[in-house]
Amino acid sequence: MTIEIVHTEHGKGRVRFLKGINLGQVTRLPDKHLVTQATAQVLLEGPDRSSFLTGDNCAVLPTDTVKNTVQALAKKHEFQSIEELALILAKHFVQAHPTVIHVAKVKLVEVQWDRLVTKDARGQLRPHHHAFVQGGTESRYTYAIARLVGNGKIDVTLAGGFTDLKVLKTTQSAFVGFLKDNYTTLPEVPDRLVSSSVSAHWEYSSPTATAQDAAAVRSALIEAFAGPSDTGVASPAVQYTLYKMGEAVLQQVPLVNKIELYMPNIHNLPVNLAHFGLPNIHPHGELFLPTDEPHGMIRTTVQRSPNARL
Ligand SMILES: O=c1[nH]c(=O)c2[nH]c(=O)[nH]c2[nH]1
Repeated sequence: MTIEIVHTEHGKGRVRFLKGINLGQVTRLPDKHLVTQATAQVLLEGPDRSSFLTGDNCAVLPTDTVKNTVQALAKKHEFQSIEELALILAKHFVQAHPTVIHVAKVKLVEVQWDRLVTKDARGQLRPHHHAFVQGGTESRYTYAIARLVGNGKIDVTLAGGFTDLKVLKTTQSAFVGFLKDNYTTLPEVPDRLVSSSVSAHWEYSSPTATAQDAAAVRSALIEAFAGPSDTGVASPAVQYTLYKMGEAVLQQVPLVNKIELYMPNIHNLPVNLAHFGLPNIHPHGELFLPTDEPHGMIRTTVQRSPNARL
């Protein structure tokens, strides 16, 4: 029997850091304090697999060094976004050890600290100088890959995404006309609540993409989900809405080539209160049991056709 290695990688996960800029007492430094908190995962790949095959570690950059490098470069470099730092880190590992590291994959997951808006000493509402509150359940990330492609040239790609963006619509959602068989009990529902915890992962056509592009993707997704603020937009199924959300991103954010979307259908089941003389029947019912176990799973990946113009 012959055995071959198909893939190897090693690195460090859950490397947490918080970088503060302009820190110092209010009296000494009037500039607002800035914070970026993120968790890094770095995975390295190279041609020399002797540590896996023979135990010779001469081509292994210790995972402890990987952790130290993340911390040192986050301290040394001025970066405006996790995108910028991920690119700096990915390029660094390949540039520093081109003979043993051919691919560096860096994922940075941001912990969102929103600046508090409070009254100042004169009673005016203002963004706070140095106090923050943590954002919701959503976590946004960026993923940079640096790859040695020969002659010392490095190819860099950038992707973005988020997980667990919780959304809810209380009407303009239906699910009718579906395929039925002997096991179907679901009634046709012309008007229902729809709720999800959306995850998205997208690829940029250029590593010049910024945090503003990521924000534009998020806005396009949310606007397509919700529709105009007064009328909303009809959803005949999560499937259709998910496609429309992906389409909106490709139409509105030129640097995005391809996007994968996942929307679990978190059911809100009308509670049966007939026993108490309280009719609570869809669509006029008002009390629901939100439940994610089990939940529907709906995914789609959409991309610009190869011959489409940007
Ligand atoms: O939007 C929906 N899509 C489905 O595929 C589905 N299946 C289901 O039971 N409810 C729903 N809702």
